[in-house]
Amino acid sequence: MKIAILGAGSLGTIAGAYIAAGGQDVELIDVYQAHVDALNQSGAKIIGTTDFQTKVKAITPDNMSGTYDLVLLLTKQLYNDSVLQNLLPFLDEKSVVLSLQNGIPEEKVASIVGRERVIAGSVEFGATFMEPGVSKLTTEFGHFKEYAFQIGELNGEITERIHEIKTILDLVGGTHISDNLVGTKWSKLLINNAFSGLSAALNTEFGGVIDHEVSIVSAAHIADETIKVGHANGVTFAKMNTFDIASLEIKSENDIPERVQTLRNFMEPSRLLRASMLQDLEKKRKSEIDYINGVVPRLAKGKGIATPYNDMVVKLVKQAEETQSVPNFDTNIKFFEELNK
Ligand SMILES: NC(=O)C1=CN([C@@H]2O[C@H](COP(=O)(O)OP(=O)(O)OC[C@H]3O[C@@H](n4cnc5c(N)ncnc54)[C@H](OP(=O)(O)O)[C@@H]3O)[C@@H](O)[C@H]2O)C=CC1
Ligand SMILES: CC(C)(CO)C(=O)C(=O)O
Repeated sequence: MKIAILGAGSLGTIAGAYIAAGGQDVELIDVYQAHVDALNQSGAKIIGTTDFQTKVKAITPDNMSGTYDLVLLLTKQLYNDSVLQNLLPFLDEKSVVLSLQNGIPEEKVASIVGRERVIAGSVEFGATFMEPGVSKLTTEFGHFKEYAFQIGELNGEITERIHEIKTILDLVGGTHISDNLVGTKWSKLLINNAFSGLSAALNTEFGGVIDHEVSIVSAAHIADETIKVGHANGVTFAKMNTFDIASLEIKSENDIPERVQTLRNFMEPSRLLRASMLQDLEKKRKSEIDYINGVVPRLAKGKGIATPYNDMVVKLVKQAEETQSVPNFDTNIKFFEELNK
């Protein structure tokens, strides 16, 4: 099987390294020439909660050739139109494109490469790009080896190709098959909205969101808005590991202290994570905010659901994008303090 990692950045370097070390025929494809050169010269190096280095083959997109049987889509959603159009000549009728981006990009991906080629998944570990050839794993290693991915067919069917692709992703970390892919993507979206959104809007690791009373209460509201909008759009949220994430819905003000405590317990092992959106702001780049927190207000339209917390995250992250600066925690926490009153 010929495999492509399309977008070998923070996550793609890690996925590519372990798949290559597992003896698979895999190409790491990235536009960053210095990174591609470093990968070919010294191999892919993974630091952070592990220390691992392995030989890989890396190329830039202009050197793609032949056809790929499996493509792991790990570029940012912002570039899907051009990235996927460029990929089309390298797909045949049996090729599979595995969408692993945060958010819910699957309909868009399917509209370009064809629905029958698309499967999808959620990534349940964190990674930070360090320098050419080097990526940092930020999730505790044992957790990563147990819960790295959930993958599934768009319609939830458990097919042979899903089992086959699971064995490849298992080389990276624990891979689980979902029979409710839409619910899986929304459950990950909820965590991204609450923690990656606030991590970016407040310029802090997830631990910073957990520790401050205002931000953790805001995270509980962001989760609640996401659940209400998801339900209004027919989504059944999938369990995360064994946790029923839809139970975070706030039915009355009295629920808030319990929801806050539940979120604190659930997210404690992830306290070192830094949102990939924050990494984008640090690089003075546009982030995926429109495809993460931005999904909630967009899908709330016409449903009579207010989304002030997600709106605030979108506003603050966009402000940082426009001014090419990183947010200031002390300044931005005050906006959430106002919402909590
Ligand atoms: N990092 C994380 O912890 C997590 C990220 N995700 C999701 O995974 C996806 C990837 O995120 P992440 O790895 O952080 O992103 P990165 O920005 O670190 O990696 C994306 C890579 O794709 C490269 N690239 C850009 N355009 C192209 C192109 N046309 N062809 C090939 N490569 C290209 C980028 O190069 P350049 O930088 O030079 O543009 C970059 O190296 C996102 O959707 C994100 O939401 C999900 C879970 C966790
Ligand atoms: C939550 C996290 C860090 C890892 O799963 C992520 O998805 C992101 O911030 O992009």
